[in-house]
Amino acid sequence: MTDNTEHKSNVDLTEVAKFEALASKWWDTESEFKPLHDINPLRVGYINERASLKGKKVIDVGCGGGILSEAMFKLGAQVKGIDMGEAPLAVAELHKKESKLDIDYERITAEDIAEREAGKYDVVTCLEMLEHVPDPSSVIKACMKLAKPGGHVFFSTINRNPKAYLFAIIGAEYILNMLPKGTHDYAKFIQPSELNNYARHAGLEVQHITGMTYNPITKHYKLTTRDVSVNYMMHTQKPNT
Ligand SMILES: C[S@@+](CC[C@H](N)C(=O)[O-])C[C@H]1O[C@@H](n2cnc3c(N)ncnc32)[C@H](O)[C@@H]1O
Repeated sequence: MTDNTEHKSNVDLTEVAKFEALASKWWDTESEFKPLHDINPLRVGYINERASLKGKKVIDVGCGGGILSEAMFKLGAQVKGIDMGEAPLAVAELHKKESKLDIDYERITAEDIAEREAGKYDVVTCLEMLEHVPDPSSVIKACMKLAKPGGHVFFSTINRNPKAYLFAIIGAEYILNMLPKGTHDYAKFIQPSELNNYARHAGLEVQHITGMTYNPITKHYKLTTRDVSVNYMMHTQKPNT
């Protein structure tokens, strides 16, 4: 069996390649990236409500083509985006230039930049990325390291249970064709209790968790604390001391 993991840097090259192949469509709101565009106002609203982005120094870990990075910049944050995909970053660079936005993108892992820029960020975001890396706990530790004392750290991922398998893989990839087949690997989904443990183990305090639900009839997403059974977001904070 081929091992596509860059062990030292916690990168699964097969996962990164999936996003490289689709990168040119990143800003096409009717493409495979439609779900990310559709959920973006909800997630940036959640982050802004809880961490008040204006004037904050933010790092977006696994930023891809920059959908979240740009939205946070537009709310007044000073944003750096990092990713290991070359093509998604090239798209992010192009799009930021077209939109005349001052965002700094870099191809580097969370772990490596945490060595260089520890304690520099008011807000760290790591959305829809943990389920694509070999060791999510290592990324979570790096996110904690990047945050200033009292800094906010946000994660989002997909729960692991039969309903999540049905909605996120069978529904989204095979029935509704919202995502390419093979986008997600069920085994890499993360239960909220596991994310909670990883965060606490890294030294982060869990502040809040919310589900993000999709109604296939109305085709609308909404945030709800009552249902974290498929997609969910977690707000954590680095202690002040
Ligand atoms: C589903 S996309 C999410 C993009 C963005 N966070 C968003 O939610 O709009 C996942 C991204 O994670 C990136 N990625 C995967 N493994 C990575 C790693 N080890 N380090 C940095 N980025 C990684 C991929 O290249 C891809 O751009």
